[in-house]
Amino acid sequence: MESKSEQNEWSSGVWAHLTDVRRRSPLVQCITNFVSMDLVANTLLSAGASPAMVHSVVEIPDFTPHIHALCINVGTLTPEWLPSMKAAAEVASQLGKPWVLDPAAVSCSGFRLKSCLELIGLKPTVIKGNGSEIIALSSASPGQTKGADSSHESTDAIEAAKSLALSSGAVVAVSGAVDIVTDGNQVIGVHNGTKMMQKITATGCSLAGLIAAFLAIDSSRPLEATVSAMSVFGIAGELGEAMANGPASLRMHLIDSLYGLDETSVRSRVNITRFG
Ligand SMILES: Nc1ncnc2c1ncn2[C@@H]1O[C@H](COP(=O)(O)OP(=O)(O)O)[C@@H](O)[C@H]1O
Ligand SMILES: Cc1ncsc1CCOP(=O)(O)O
Ligand SMILES: [Mg+2]
Repeated sequence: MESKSEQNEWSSGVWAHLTDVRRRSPLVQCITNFVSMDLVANTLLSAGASPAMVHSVVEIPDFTPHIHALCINVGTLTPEWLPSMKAAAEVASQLGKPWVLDPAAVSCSGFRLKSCLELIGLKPTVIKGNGSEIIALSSASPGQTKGADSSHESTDAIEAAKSLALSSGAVVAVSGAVDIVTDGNQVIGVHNGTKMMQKITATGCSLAGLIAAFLAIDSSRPLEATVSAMSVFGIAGELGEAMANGPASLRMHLIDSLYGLDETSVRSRVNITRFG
Protein backbone atom coordinates (compact mmCIF):
# COMPACT_ATOMS: atom_id res chain seq x y z
CA MET A 1 0.00 0.00 0.00
CA GLU A 2 1.41 3.36 -1.00
CA SER A 3 1.55 6.12 1.61
CA LYS A 4 -0.64 9.16 1.13
CA SER A 5 2.41 11.32 0.46
CA GLU A 6 3.67 8.94 -2.27
CA GLN A 7 0.25 9.01 -3.97
CA ASN A 8 0.26 12.82 -3.72
CA GLU A 9 3.68 12.91 -5.32
CA TRP A 10 2.55 10.72 -8.22
CA SER A 11 -0.65 12.77 -8.67
CA SER A 12 1.27 16.04 -8.73
CA GLY A 13 3.69 14.56 -11.27
CA VAL A 14 0.89 13.35 -13.54
CA TRP A 15 -0.92 16.69 -13.44
CA ALA A 16 2.33 18.64 -14.01
CA HIS A 17 3.17 16.48 -17.04
CA LEU A 18 -0.29 16.92 -18.58
CA THR A 19 -0.20 20.67 -17.97
CA ASP A 20 3.20 20.85 -19.67
CA VAL A 21 2.03 18.88 -22.72
CA ARG A 22 -0.90 21.28 -23.05
CA ARG A 23 1.35 24.34 -22.65
CA ARG A 24 4.18 23.25 -24.92
CA SER A 25 2.20 21.25 -27.50
CA PRO A 26 5.07 19.02 -28.64
CA LEU A 27 5.30 17.96 -32.28
CA VAL A 28 5.06 14.17 -32.40
CA GLN A 29 5.92 12.32 -35.60
CA CYS A 30 4.01 9.05 -35.89
CA ILE A 31 4.87 6.26 -38.28
CA THR A 32 1.98 4.07 -37.28
CA ASN A 33 -0.28 1.41 -38.72
CA PHE A 34 -3.23 2.13 -41.02
CA VAL A 35 -5.77 0.99 -38.42
CA SER A 36 -4.59 3.47 -35.81
CA MET A 37 -3.69 6.68 -37.66
CA ASP A 38 -6.94 8.48 -36.90
CA LEU A 39 -7.21 7.56 -33.20
CA VAL A 40 -3.52 8.20 -32.51
CA ALA A 41 -3.74 11.68 -34.08
CA ASN A 42 -6.98 12.52 -32.25
CA THR A 43 -5.58 11.29 -28.93
CA LEU A 44 -2.54 13.51 -29.32
CA LEU A 45 -4.64 16.54 -30.28
CA SER A 46 -6.98 16.03 -27.33
CA ALA A 47 -4.03 15.87 -24.97
CA GLY A 48 -2.71 19.16 -26.37
CA ALA A 49 0.10 17.75 -28.52
CA SER A 50 0.60 18.17 -32.24
CA PRO A 51 0.62 14.96 -34.30
CA ALA A 52 2.17 14.53 -37.75
CA MET A 53 1.74 11.25 -39.61
CA VAL A 54 4.81 11.61 -41.84
CA HIS A 55 6.10 8.27 -43.06
CA SER A 56 7.68 8.63 -46.49
CA VAL A 57 11.40 7.84 -46.42
CA VAL A 58 12.11 10.81 -48.71
CA GLU A 59 10.64 13.28 -46.20
CA ILE A 60 12.46 12.09 -43.10
CA PRO A 61 15.74 14.03 -43.56
CA ASP A 62 13.78 17.30 -43.86
CA PHE A 63 11.08 16.69 -41.28
CA THR A 64 12.39 14.52 -38.45
CA PRO A 65 15.01 17.06 -37.23
CA HIS A 66 12.09 19.40 -36.35
CA ILE A 67 10.08 17.00 -34.20
CA HIS A 68 10.03 16.79 -30.40
CA ALA A 69 9.35 13.03 -30.24
CA LEU A 70 8.70 10.06 -32.52
CA CYS A 71 6.40 7.05 -32.29
CA ILE A 72 7.00 3.99 -34.47
CA ASN A 73 4.35 1.26 -34.60
CA VAL A 74 4.78 -1.89 -36.73
CA GLY A 75 1.09 -2.93 -36.69
CA THR A 76 0.76 -3.08 -40.49
CA LEU A 77 4.45 -3.42 -41.34
CA THR A 78 5.57 -4.11 -44.91
CA PRO A 79 9.13 -4.29 -46.30
CA GLU A 80 8.52 -0.88 -47.95
CA TRP A 81 7.85 0.83 -44.60
CA LEU A 82 10.80 -0.52 -42.65
CA PRO A 83 13.44 1.81 -44.19
CA SER A 84 11.33 4.85 -43.17
CA MET A 85 11.08 3.59 -39.63
CA LYS A 86 14.80 2.95 -39.42
CA ALA A 87 15.69 6.31 -40.98
CA ALA A 88 13.44 8.22 -38.58
CA ALA A 89 14.70 6.26 -35.56
CA GLU A 90 18.29 6.94 -36.57
CA VAL A 91 17.70 10.69 -36.91
CA ALA A 92 15.84 10.80 -33.59
CA SER A 93 18.55 8.87 -31.76
CA GLN A 94 21.35 10.93 -33.30
CA LEU A 95 19.64 14.21 -32.37
CA GLY A 96 18.75 13.05 -28.86
CA LYS A 97 14.99 13.12 -29.49
CA PRO A 98 12.97 10.58 -27.51
CA TRP A 99 11.19 7.85 -29.43
CA VAL A 100 8.76 5.05 -28.68
CA LEU A 101 8.55 1.64 -30.33
CA ASP A 102 5.18 -0.14 -30.30
CA PRO A 103 5.86 -3.75 -31.42
CA ALA A 104 2.21 -4.27 -32.35
CA ALA A 105 1.45 -7.90 -33.20
CA VAL A 106 5.18 -8.71 -33.19
CA SER A 107 4.54 -12.47 -33.15
CA CYS A 108 2.68 -12.41 -36.49
CA SER A 109 5.81 -13.30 -38.47
CA GLY A 110 9.55 -13.79 -38.38
CA PHE A 111 9.87 -10.66 -40.52
CA ARG A 112 8.06 -8.55 -37.94
CA LEU A 113 10.03 -9.95 -35.02
CA LYS A 114 13.38 -9.44 -36.81
CA SER A 115 12.37 -5.88 -37.77
CA CYS A 116 11.46 -5.04 -34.17
CA LEU A 117 14.76 -6.41 -32.90
CA GLU A 118 16.59 -4.27 -35.48
CA LEU A 119 14.60 -1.20 -34.40
CA ILE A 120 15.48 -1.91 -30.77
CA GLY A 121 19.13 -1.75 -31.88
CA LEU A 122 18.44 1.90 -32.81
CA LYS A 123 17.83 2.69 -29.15
CA PRO A 124 14.17 3.52 -28.48
CA THR A 125 13.57 5.52 -25.32
CA VAL A 126 10.48 3.47 -24.50
CA ILE A 127 9.15 0.15 -25.80
CA LYS A 128 5.37 -0.11 -25.19
CA GLY A 129 3.65 -3.41 -25.86
CA ASN A 130 0.97 -5.61 -24.39
CA GLY A 131 1.91 -8.66 -22.30
CA SER A 132 2.32 -11.10 -25.21
CA GLU A 133 4.34 -8.61 -27.29
CA ILE A 134 6.80 -7.91 -24.48
CA ILE A 135 7.24 -11.61 -23.69
CA ALA A 136 7.93 -12.39 -27.37
CA LEU A 137 10.41 -9.52 -27.76
CA SER A 138 12.21 -10.29 -24.55
CA SER A 139 12.79 -13.91 -25.56
CA ALA A 140 13.30 -12.98 -29.24
CA SER A 141 10.91 -15.79 -30.19
CA PRO A 142 7.33 -15.43 -31.42
CA GLY A 143 5.49 -18.10 -29.41
CA GLN A 144 1.73 -18.31 -30.01
CA THR A 145 0.07 -15.35 -31.70
CA LYS A 146 -3.34 -13.77 -31.33
CA GLY A 147 -2.34 -10.94 -33.66
CA ALA A 148 -2.63 -7.51 -32.07
CA ASP A 149 -4.42 -8.79 -28.94
CA SER A 150 -2.64 -10.15 -25.89
CA SER A 151 -3.06 -13.66 -24.57
CA HIS A 152 -1.16 -12.76 -21.38
CA GLU A 153 -1.88 -10.54 -18.42
CA SER A 154 0.48 -7.58 -18.19
CA THR A 155 1.65 -8.85 -14.80
CA ASP A 156 2.76 -12.15 -16.45
CA ALA A 157 5.27 -10.04 -18.38
CA ILE A 158 7.03 -8.30 -15.47
CA GLU A 159 10.20 -10.41 -15.57
CA ALA A 160 10.29 -10.26 -19.39
CA ALA A 161 9.86 -6.48 -19.24
CA LYS A 162 12.70 -6.06 -16.73
CA SER A 163 15.01 -8.24 -18.79
CA LEU A 164 14.13 -6.37 -22.02
CA ALA A 165 14.72 -3.03 -20.29
CA LEU A 166 18.15 -4.13 -19.10
CA SER A 167 19.20 -5.61 -22.46
CA SER A 168 17.90 -2.71 -24.58
CA GLY A 169 18.48 0.30 -22.31
CA ALA A 170 14.85 1.35 -22.93
CA VAL A 171 12.09 1.89 -20.40
CA VAL A 172 9.59 -0.90 -21.03
CA ALA A 173 5.85 -0.32 -20.65
CA VAL A 174 3.35 -3.20 -20.66
CA SER A 175 -0.29 -2.23 -21.09
CA GLY A 176 -3.16 -4.22 -19.64
CA ALA A 177 -5.42 -4.30 -16.58
CA VAL A 178 -2.44 -2.93 -14.66
CA ASP A 179 -0.01 -0.98 -16.80
CA ILE A 180 3.55 -1.91 -15.86
CA VAL A 181 6.51 0.44 -16.37
CA THR A 182 10.10 -0.60 -15.68
CA ASP A 183 13.65 0.52 -16.33
CA GLY A 184 14.90 -2.91 -15.28
CA ASN A 185 15.25 -1.91 -11.63
CA GLN A 186 12.14 -0.03 -10.56
CA VAL A 187 8.76 -1.56 -11.43
CA ILE A 188 5.72 0.73 -11.28
CA GLY A 189 2.07 -0.29 -11.68
CA VAL A 190 -0.56 2.09 -13.07
CA HIS A 191 -4.03 0.92 -12.07
CA ASN A 192 -6.08 3.35 -14.13
CA GLY A 193 -8.15 2.37 -17.16
CA THR A 194 -11.15 0.22 -17.96
CA LYS A 195 -11.58 -3.23 -19.52
CA MET A 196 -13.74 -1.88 -22.34
CA MET A 197 -10.72 0.01 -23.73
CA GLN A 198 -9.57 -3.37 -25.09
CA LYS A 199 -12.66 -3.39 -27.31
CA ILE A 200 -11.61 -0.26 -29.21
CA THR A 201 -8.95 -0.93 -31.80
CA ALA A 202 -5.84 1.22 -31.53
CA THR A 203 -6.13 2.26 -27.89
CA GLY A 204 -2.74 0.62 -27.30
CA CYS A 205 -1.29 2.44 -30.33
CA SER A 206 -2.76 5.73 -29.08
CA LEU A 207 -1.20 5.16 -25.69
CA ALA A 208 2.19 4.71 -27.37
CA GLY A 209 1.70 8.04 -29.19
CA LEU A 210 0.71 9.73 -25.93
CA ILE A 211 3.81 8.36 -24.21
CA ALA A 212 5.90 9.99 -26.97
CA ALA A 213 4.23 13.35 -26.25
CA PHE A 214 4.96 13.05 -22.52
CA LEU A 215 8.57 12.06 -23.22
CA ALA A 216 8.93 15.17 -25.36
CA ILE A 217 8.34 17.40 -22.36
CA ASP A 218 10.38 15.40 -19.82
CA SER A 219 12.92 13.40 -21.81
CA SER A 220 15.38 13.10 -18.94
CA ARG A 221 12.81 11.16 -16.85
CA PRO A 222 11.39 8.55 -19.27
CA LEU A 223 10.04 6.28 -16.52
CA GLU A 224 8.07 9.06 -14.82
CA ALA A 225 6.83 10.52 -18.14
CA THR A 226 5.61 7.08 -19.25
CA VAL A 227 3.83 6.45 -15.94
CA SER A 228 2.07 9.81 -16.26
CA ALA A 229 0.94 9.19 -19.85
CA MET A 230 -0.47 5.78 -18.90
CA SER A 231 -2.31 7.18 -15.91
CA VAL A 232 -3.79 10.09 -17.91
CA PHE A 233 -5.00 7.78 -20.69
CA GLY A 234 -6.50 5.38 -18.16
CA ILE A 235 -8.29 8.17 -16.31
CA ALA A 236 -9.73 9.46 -19.60
CA GLY A 237 -11.00 5.91 -20.21
CA GLU A 238 -12.59 5.72 -16.75
CA LEU A 239 -14.37 9.05 -17.18
CA GLY A 240 -15.35 8.16 -20.75
CA GLU A 241 -16.87 4.85 -19.71
CA ALA A 242 -19.23 6.58 -17.29
CA MET A 243 -20.84 8.29 -20.33
CA ALA A 244 -20.56 5.43 -22.84
CA ASN A 245 -23.02 2.77 -24.01
CA GLY A 246 -20.36 0.54 -25.55
CA PRO A 247 -17.01 0.66 -27.35
CA ALA A 248 -18.07 3.04 -30.15
CA SER A 249 -19.31 5.71 -27.78
CA LEU A 250 -16.41 5.07 -25.42
CA ARG A 251 -14.06 5.94 -28.28
CA MET A 252 -15.77 9.33 -28.57
CA HIS A 253 -16.04 9.94 -24.81
CA LEU A 254 -12.43 8.87 -24.24
CA ILE A 255 -11.24 11.61 -26.58
CA ASP A 256 -13.61 14.17 -25.02
CA SER A 257 -12.55 13.19 -21.50
CA LEU A 258 -8.88 13.47 -22.35
CA TYR A 259 -9.48 16.93 -23.78
CA GLY A 260 -11.45 18.06 -20.71
CA LEU A 261 -9.36 16.50 -17.91
CA ASP A 262 -9.13 18.85 -14.96
CA GLU A 263 -6.90 18.91 -11.91
CA THR A 264 -9.55 17.56 -9.51
CA SER A 265 -10.33 14.49 -11.64
CA VAL A 266 -6.67 13.77 -12.22
CA ARG A 267 -5.63 14.16 -8.59
CA SER A 268 -8.53 12.09 -7.24
CA ARG A 269 -8.13 9.24 -9.76
CA VAL A 270 -4.37 8.69 -10.17
CA ASN A 271 -3.72 5.14 -8.90
CA ILE A 272 -0.04 4.22 -9.02
CA THR A 273 1.90 1.69 -6.93
CA ARG A 274 5.43 0.32 -6.76
CA PHE A 275 6.00 -3.40 -7.27
CA GLY A 276 8.67 -5.04 -5.12
N1 LIG B 1 -8.56 -5.10 -18.21
C1 LIG B 1 -8.25 -3.80 -18.28
N2 LIG B 1 -8.59 -2.97 -17.27
C2 LIG B 1 -8.29 -1.65 -17.33
N3 LIG B 1 -7.65 -1.06 -18.39
C3 LIG B 1 -7.29 -1.84 -19.42
C4 LIG B 1 -7.56 -3.24 -19.43
N4 LIG B 1 -7.07 -3.75 -20.58
C5 LIG B 1 -6.52 -2.72 -21.26
N5 LIG B 1 -6.65 -1.57 -20.56
C6 LIG B 1 -6.19 -0.24 -21.00
O1 LIG B 1 -6.43 -0.15 -22.39
C7 LIG B 1 -5.39 0.59 -23.02
C8 LIG B 1 -4.82 -0.25 -24.18
O2 LIG B 1 -4.12 -1.32 -23.63
P1 LIG B 1 -4.04 -2.75 -24.32
O3 LIG B 1 -5.41 -3.24 -24.66
O4 LIG B 1 -3.20 -3.61 -23.45
O5 LIG B 1 -3.19 -2.40 -25.60
P2 LIG B 1 -3.06 -3.17 -26.96
O6 LIG B 1 -4.24 -2.68 -27.70
O7 LIG B 1 -1.78 -2.70 -27.52
O8 LIG B 1 -3.11 -4.64 -26.68
C9 LIG B 1 -4.37 0.91 -21.93
O9 LIG B 1 -4.61 2.23 -21.51
C10 LIG B 1 -4.70 -0.08 -20.83
O10 LIG B 1 -4.41 0.44 -19.54
C1 LIG C 1 -6.13 -4.73 -35.41
C2 LIG C 1 -4.78 -4.40 -35.88
N1 LIG C 1 -4.16 -5.19 -36.83
C3 LIG C 1 -2.95 -4.75 -37.12
S1 LIG C 1 -2.52 -3.36 -36.30
C4 LIG C 1 -4.00 -3.33 -35.48
C5 LIG C 1 -4.34 -2.29 -34.50
C6 LIG C 1 -3.85 -2.71 -33.16
O1 LIG C 1 -4.07 -1.70 -32.23
P1 LIG C 1 -3.86 -1.93 -30.68
O2 LIG C 1 -2.49 -2.52 -30.50
O3 LIG C 1 -3.90 -0.58 -30.12
O4 LIG C 1 -4.95 -2.85 -30.23
MG1 LIG D 1 -0.91 -2.77 -29.29
